[in-house]
Amino acid sequence: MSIQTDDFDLSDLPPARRMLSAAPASPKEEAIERALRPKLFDDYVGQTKAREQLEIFIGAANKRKEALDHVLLFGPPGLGKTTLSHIIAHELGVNMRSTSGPVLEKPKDLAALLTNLEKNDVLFIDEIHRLSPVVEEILYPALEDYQIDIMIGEGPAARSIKLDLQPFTLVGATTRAGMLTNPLRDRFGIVARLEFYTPEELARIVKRSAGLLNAPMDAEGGFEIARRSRGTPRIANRLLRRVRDYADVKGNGTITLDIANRALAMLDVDPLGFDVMDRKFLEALIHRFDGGPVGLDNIAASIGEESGTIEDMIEPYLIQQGFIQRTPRGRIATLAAYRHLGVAPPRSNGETLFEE
Ligand SMILES: Nc1ncnc2c1ncn2[C@@H]1O[C@H](COP(=O)(O)OP(=O)(O)OP(=O)(O)O)[C@@H](O)[C@H]1O
Ligand SMILES: [Mg+2]
Repeated sequence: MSIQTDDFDLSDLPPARRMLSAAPASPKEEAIERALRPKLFDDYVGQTKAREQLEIFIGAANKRKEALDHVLLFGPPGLGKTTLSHIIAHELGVNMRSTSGPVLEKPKDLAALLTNLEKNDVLFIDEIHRLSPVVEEILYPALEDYQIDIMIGEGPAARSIKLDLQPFTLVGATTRAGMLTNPLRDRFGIVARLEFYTPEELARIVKRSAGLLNAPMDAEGGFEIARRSRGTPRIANRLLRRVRDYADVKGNGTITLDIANRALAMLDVDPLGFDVMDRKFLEALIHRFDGGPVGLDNIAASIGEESGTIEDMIEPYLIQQGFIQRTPRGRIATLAAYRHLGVAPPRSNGETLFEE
C-alpha cells in the first residue's frame, strides 16, 4: 500500500536531489511551482536585461501583428526559463504548445506539433540541446521559411512534399547553450541569458509566494530565506515551504528570522546557502586534490556524482560567487572556498598562493 503524503518528503529524494537541487523534486513540487509561477511581466522579478529586450520585441511584434522572432533562453535550472516562455506567449496573446527535446523522438512528432500551430503561436521546446539530429533537420526550414518537408509513402513510391506552416515563434530553453549545434543556434533571433538573482530580488519573490501560500512572514525571515537560496527562485520557493512547515510545528506559524535560521540549520543549508553537495564538492577539491586544478570527471568520481549534475547544478553558483574557478587545466578552489571551510590556504615557499 502506498501512502499519499501532502507534499514530498526529503528522505524520498535520491542524494543528488537535496534541498538545494535546482531541479524540481517531484510532480507535486511541479504542481506547486505552476501555482506560484508569475503569468505576466509585471509579476516577473529581476532578469532586467532579458526582460527589457523581450518587452521591446514583443511590443513590436504585437504592433505589426507578426510572429515574434525565435527566442533562445539559457541559464542554470530553476531561474525562470519555463516561466518566461509562458509569459512571452501570454504577452503576445497567443497559445503556447510545450514539448521537450527528449520527447520528440521522430520527425513526425515534431511535424504533428508544427502543423497544428495557429498564426503567431508559441512552440516551447525545453531541453532543446537534446533534440535528435533527424528532428533538428526538419526544424530548420520550419524556423526559416515556415515550411516543412515530409515524406509520404514508402519505398519507390515515397515522395517528399512541402507543407506551409503558420508563422510561429519557437522558444527554446536550455541549461547548456554550448551543446546546441551552430545551425540551430544561428536560427534564434533573440538570445537571452538568465542570471542568478540577487538576495533582494529573491526576497521579493519569497514575499509574493508567502502571500500566495497564506504564510505569515516578517521581512527579516523572508530575507534570510532569500539570502540562502543560491540565487535561484525554485530553491527560494522550496525553502519557503519547508520553513513554513517548521514555523507551523515549532513556532506559532509566523516565519521570523529566528525560525528561518533554525529551520535552515536543520535542513543543512549553511549561512551562505550552500548545502551538503556544495560542501562535499568544495571539501573534495581542497582536501583530496589540494585545491586543484582538477578535471571535472575526477572530482565527479571522487564524490560519486554525475559530472553533468555537477556542471549544471553545483558549479555555476560556486563560480558566480567566486568559490571556484574553471581554468583550462581544471577546477581550482579560491581563497574564499578555503575560508568558508575554515581551512588554511596552501603555502609555497612560505608564502600563500593567494593575495590577502
Ligand atoms: N523571475 C521570477 N519571478 C518570480 N518567480 C519566479 C521567477 N523565475 C522563476 N520563478 C519561480 O521559480 C520556479 C522555477 O522556475 P522555472 O520552472 O521557470 O525555471 P526553469 O528555468 O524553467 O528551470 P529548468 O531549467 O529546471 O526547466 C517557478 O515556479 C516560478 O514560480
Ligand atoms: Mg523549465
